[in-house]
Amino acid sequence: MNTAVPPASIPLSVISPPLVAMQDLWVELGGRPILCGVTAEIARGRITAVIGLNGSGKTTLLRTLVGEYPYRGRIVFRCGHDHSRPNPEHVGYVPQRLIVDARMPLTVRDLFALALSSRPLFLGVSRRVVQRAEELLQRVGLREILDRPVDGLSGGQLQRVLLALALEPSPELLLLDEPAGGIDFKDQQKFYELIAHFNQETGITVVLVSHDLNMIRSFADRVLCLHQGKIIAQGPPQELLTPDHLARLFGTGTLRLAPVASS
Ligand SMILES: Nc1ncnc2c1ncn2[C@@H]1O[C@H](COP(=O)(O)OP(=O)(O)OP(=O)(O)O)[C@@H](O)[C@H]1O
Repeated sequence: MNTAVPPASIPLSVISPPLVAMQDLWVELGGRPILCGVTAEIARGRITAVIGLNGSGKTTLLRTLVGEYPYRGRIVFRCGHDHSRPNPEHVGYVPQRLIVDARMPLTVRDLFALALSSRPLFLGVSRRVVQRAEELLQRVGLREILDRPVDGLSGGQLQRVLLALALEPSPELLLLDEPAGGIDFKDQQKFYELIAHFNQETGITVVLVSHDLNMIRSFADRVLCLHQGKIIAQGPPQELLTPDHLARLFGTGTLRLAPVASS
């Protein structure tokens, strides 16, 4: 969590150019427009939360940033010296969930081998991969789980393994799609604390999709509100995440976001 948030009246882009700028972004899936003219900025070094009702296009937005969907419009990605389209090398992505076929005896070691090396699994996992996997797991607070079956991990452990995988090779932008969706409150809190720690320690830019307004209020610097494929508001959580404002943005009867805790 970044505490030094500039006043809302000063655009973030004046202080430092955004890491990602989306201009009039259109994405069609199955012949239907899903993102409709999205114009938004992702502030460098900050944690940005994307909120919206089910089906509003949040996952589509993240997958477009990761380069998975074709789009019309512009995405300017100002990473390092390269001002260009998103490059998978610079973007880490943690999906909502990993579906593991219980009939396939996949271990955490295998998962890292598949992700970090082009060598077929039947040739065994190289020492280099094992060492890198251990370093990455250490960063997310997991030790000695390399030989555990992926299918037997708790939801919280699995999300941290996916986070460790997304940290290779040192992305500048980390995209998290409801990263704590299926895990209990304690693990959720720990997961968000870990993200905030990475953000502070390395300055990594984070974009996370979440329905948990309390976590967003605690950990995010900026919020993008998506509704029916359009950005309808963006700004600091303190301004946007009031019950009145949310009701105005999304319409009272249709609001399905978790309630905001009274402070
Ligand atoms: N591959 C696809 N082909 C066709 N339509 C799709 C595809 N992926 C998503 N959609 C549709 O796009 C719309 C937005 O989906 P998306 O998953 O981006 O929403 P979301 O805001 O992430 O929803 P949720 O909060 O439920 O995860 C939905 O109507 C969905 O059915």
